This record gives sequence, structure tokens and C-alpha cells, in this order.
Amino acid sequence: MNKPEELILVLDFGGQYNQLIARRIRDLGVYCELVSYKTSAEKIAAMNPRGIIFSGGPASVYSEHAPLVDEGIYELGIPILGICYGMQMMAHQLKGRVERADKREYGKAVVEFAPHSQLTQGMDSQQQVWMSHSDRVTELPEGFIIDARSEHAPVAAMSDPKRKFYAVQFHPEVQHTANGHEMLKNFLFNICGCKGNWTMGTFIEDTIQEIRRQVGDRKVLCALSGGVDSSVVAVLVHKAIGEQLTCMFIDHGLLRKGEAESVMETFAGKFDMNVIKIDASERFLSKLRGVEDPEQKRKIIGNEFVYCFQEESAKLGQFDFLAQGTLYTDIIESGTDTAQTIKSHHNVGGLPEDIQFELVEPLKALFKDEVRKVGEELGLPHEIVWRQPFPGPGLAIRVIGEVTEDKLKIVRESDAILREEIAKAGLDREIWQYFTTLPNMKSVGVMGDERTYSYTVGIRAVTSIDGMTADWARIPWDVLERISIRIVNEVDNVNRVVYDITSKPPATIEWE
Ligand SMILES: Nc1ncnc2c1ncn2[C@@H]1O[C@H](COP(=O)(O)OP(=O)(O)OP(=O)(O)O)[C@@H](O)[C@H]1O
Ligand SMILES: O=c1[nH]c(=O)c2[nH+]cn([C@@H]3O[C@H](COP(=O)(O)O)[C@@H](O)[C@H]3O)c2[nH]1
Ligand SMILES: NC(=O)CC[C@H](N)C(=O)O
Ligand SMILES: [Mg+2]
Repeated sequence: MNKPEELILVLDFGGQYNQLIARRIRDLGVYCELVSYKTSAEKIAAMNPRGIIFSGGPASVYSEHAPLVDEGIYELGIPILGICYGMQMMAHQLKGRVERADKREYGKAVVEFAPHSQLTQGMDSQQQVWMSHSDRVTELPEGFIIDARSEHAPVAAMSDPKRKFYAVQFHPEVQHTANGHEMLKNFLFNICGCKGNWTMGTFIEDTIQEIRRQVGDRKVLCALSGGVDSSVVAVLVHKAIGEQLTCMFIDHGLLRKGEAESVMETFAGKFDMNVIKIDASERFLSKLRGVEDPEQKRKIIGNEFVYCFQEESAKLGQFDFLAQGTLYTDIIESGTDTAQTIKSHHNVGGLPEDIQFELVEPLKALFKDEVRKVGEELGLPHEIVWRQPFPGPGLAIRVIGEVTEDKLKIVRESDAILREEIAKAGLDREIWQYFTTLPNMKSVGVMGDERTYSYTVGIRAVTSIDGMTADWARIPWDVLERISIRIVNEVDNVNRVVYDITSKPPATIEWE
């Protein structure tokens, strides 16, 4: 982890909005990371945070396997803010009482704060907040006072100002809590005493220092895809250790049309870095032959990436480190102590157990839009910073089921047409990500008086900020029409085009 001047730690109990808490705090100028709720008091003390936040989560404190923190954390003398489950757990561990409420509170609620409440200093006593709970605190732990009440929660906020323990039943991190931002500000600046001078600029400086410390005089191989995440990592590592860095771009045969050429051209032309391209198509495609299960495909690809990096770098010398553009999103979706595995991202859940590299992942606490800010701050070219994301497993997760050369050709060609038309329509900056998929299905059509029985191509296009949630893009019908006509006319073996109109959640962006 980087060593920022001021750090706030969020202990993660699996709540849906946890990542937002960290975001909000970084937006307020204080570096913040999410860590597992299992992190020991000793380890937390060593990280020296200015404040700790216990997040929300789906569990009930009185259930058998309720996640609980190391009680030593209460003895560290560090201010704590408990949110929802975090508040209930605090009440439970400090010997108050939590019970199931007769009425669930879900959505907007009005809360009445007492004048002494420190989180709402400078605000009206009535506050509109956002609630999502069915348990509630019914007895305060010793030393605590009630800071707020709502219709269904006799303790909507509580505190023990002496020990600097604060807790709220509602969610200050979501937009629907009108003054949530101000409440977090009061916690950070008045209670934890933070100054708030963290910026993307200080992030860059801290990260460069940390990479130097981690790596010393040894060599780093950077997995470079040409996407914004790994490009930012490459530039950061290059700034930190210069010639000790070699970047490696793998053509695994699952890339988009023209991608290998354009990545090599960009990096050879614009940066003063050593970039090597490896052609590994045969090796990836043969490993994928006959494999249909999405998770298995992802794991095979993740493993193969690392084995390929190991073998190829060994030809160049001793590389102890692998730098990757891993983001927080990749980690949470791959599954954590509290979050379910949605899909194993190749660079996290897909890593082989016998990996020989130590990882360098300076962006692993950030979201895509934050990485773009870092990229702009570093002066990376616009076309890299704003390039649409492309997943490491590439077209393999867009061909549903078994991957074959013929099917890859269909997605590759149809994707090229889609990209061309989206650019022509001037929509490429508005739409966050857009691509085609090949569902494993054929249907009947009629072309030139002849019956056809061919593949269907799906178009997926979404708007998003960080890829955690997404909405389907409202592409004008005439643009969709042009895309559909061109795909059916120009791509062999396709007689139908459909448009995916599902948001995330409940769907995900990629189909596998
Ligand atoms: N073809 C590739 N060759 C080498 N490394 C790769 C390749 N594809 C992905 N990676 C590695 O896996 C990481 C995760 O991929 P991911 O697609 O999330 O990030 P990115 O490609 O850097 O950015 P973007 O999300 O904008 O595409 C990359 O940052 C990079 O380190
Ligand atoms: O490098 C990557 N390796 C992966 O294994 C992977 N899986 C999904 N993605 C990208 O992550 C974002 C969210 O995707 P999903 O909604 O499909 O989970 C989208 O931008 C996806 O393209 C990946 N990127
Ligand atoms: N959102 C939450 O943290 C919920 C906490 C707890 N499970 C409740 O229902 O009250
Ligand atoms: Mg990518």
C-alpha cells in the first residue's frame, strides 16, 4: 500500500455501497482504502489511519456467523464511524442491544438530530437520509448518547464523544442522504482532524515512492494491454524505476481487429519505454479448445497470461515483479471475504496459485474514472485515457460457450463495424463501452429468396462512470439500423442482430 500522509480505512462487511464510502472520502481529499473486516487491530495500528469506518453489510449481528471485528480495534484510540451494520455491530460488541424491528425502513426517511450531534454541526436538526435496514439498536452501550431518532429507529445515530465513536443507522455515502457529504466532512475534519490535502498529484508522488521502496534495484515486467489502466501503471513504474522496467503486450489471438498493430504503434511512438509484443495465439486458443464454462475460460486465460509472462521474461533475465493495471472493480467482482464472486477477472481471480512474481498493483484501490484522472494528470494522450475498456480475456468472453476461430472471426468483424459506425455517429465519447457478442445460437432467416440458418450477433453498449453499475445506451435507431444492415451484409454466417437492453445490475456488462 502507498503511504499517504493521512489515511482512512473502511472495514468491509459486504454492503452494496461500500466502495462509494471510499470514493466519497477520497473526493474530500483524504486517501481511503477498503480492507477486509478481518484485518487485525495490530495490522490496522501499523497502517496508522486517522479514522476507521465500519461499513454496512447484509448480516445480522445476532446471527450465528455474523462478521465481527477484532475487539482490539476499540482500544486503539482511533476515531470510528459505524454505518448501518457497522453501527449495529458496534452496539453489539460494546454491550448494547440490537433487535429485529417490527417495521423495516427502506428508502428515504426523515431523522431528527439532537443539537449536540457532532456529525451534523452547522446543519438543521431535521435531515433527509437514506435507510436500508431491518435490525435496530434498542439499548445503547455504556458511554453512548443518542444523537438522532427516526420514526422507526429510536437510535438513528449515537456516539461516545469521549472515545470518538460515532454511528449512524442510515447511509451517509449515498446521494439520497441530502447532507451525507457534509456529515462525512464533519467526521473527517472535525472528529479525525484530517487536513484533506490528498489529490491525484499526491497520489502519483506517493505511488512512485512506494514502487521504489517495493522494487529496489530489481526488475519489473509490466503487463501492458494498451488500455488506460496498464498504461497508467507503466508510466508510474517507469517514472519510479526507469530502465528496470520492461513492458510486455500479449497477442493471445483474442484481440479486436487491428488492435495489436495500433497498441504497438502508440507505445513505440509516444513513450520512451521498452515494449515487447509476444504472439501467443496458438497457445491460448489450444488451451481453450472444447471449454464452454465461462469461469473455466477465465481461469485458463488468467493462468496462461502469467505462464506466458514467466516464460517470456525468463528469456530476458530475472524479473521478480509483475505490474498490472488491477482496479478495485476487478478485485470486488472476483470475490472477497464478504463479496460473492461475480466473475473471476483474469488478473485477480484468474491468477495461478504457483505464480512466481510478486505483484505491483498501484491502482488496486481506485475506480476507472479515478484512473482516468491520474492518466490526465500524468499527461497521457487523450486516446489512451478515454479509450473504452477492453477486458483482458478479450473476445473469448464475448463468444458464448466454446471459442473457435470461426466464431472469433464473427465477433471481430462485427465489432469493427460497430466501432466504425459509433465513431462516425460521434457517439464514442458518450458511450462508455460498446461491443458485439456471439450468443451460441442460430436462427432461421431469408436472404435473396434463400432460407438461411445462421448466427445471431448481439450488440452491447452501455453508459457508466466506473463500470460497477451501467445502463444500456440509447443509441439512435437510425444508427442501430445502419449497424444491423452492415453486420448482416458484411459478416459471413450472420442473419440476425439483436440489441441488449439490460442494465447492470441485474445483468453485467460482458455476457460471460
Ligand atoms: N493483451 C494483454 N497483454 C498484456 N497484459 C494484459 C493484456 N490484457 C490485459 N492485460 C493486463 O491485465 C490488466 C487488466 O486488464 P484491464 O482490461 O482491466 O485493464 P486495461 O486493459 O489496462 O485497461 P482497460 O480496462 O481500459 O482495458 C491490464 O491492466 C494489464 O496489466
Ligand atoms: O481486464 C479485465 N479482465 C476481466 O477478466 C474482465 N471481465 C470484465 N472486464 C471488464 O470489466 C468491466 C465490468 O464488466 P462486467 O460488468 O462484465 O463484470 C467491463 O468494462 C468489462 O469489459 C474485465 N476486464
Ligand atoms: N444495510 C445494512 O447494513 C443492513 C444491516 C442489517 N442486516 C439490517 O438489516 O439492519
Ligand atoms: Mg483492457
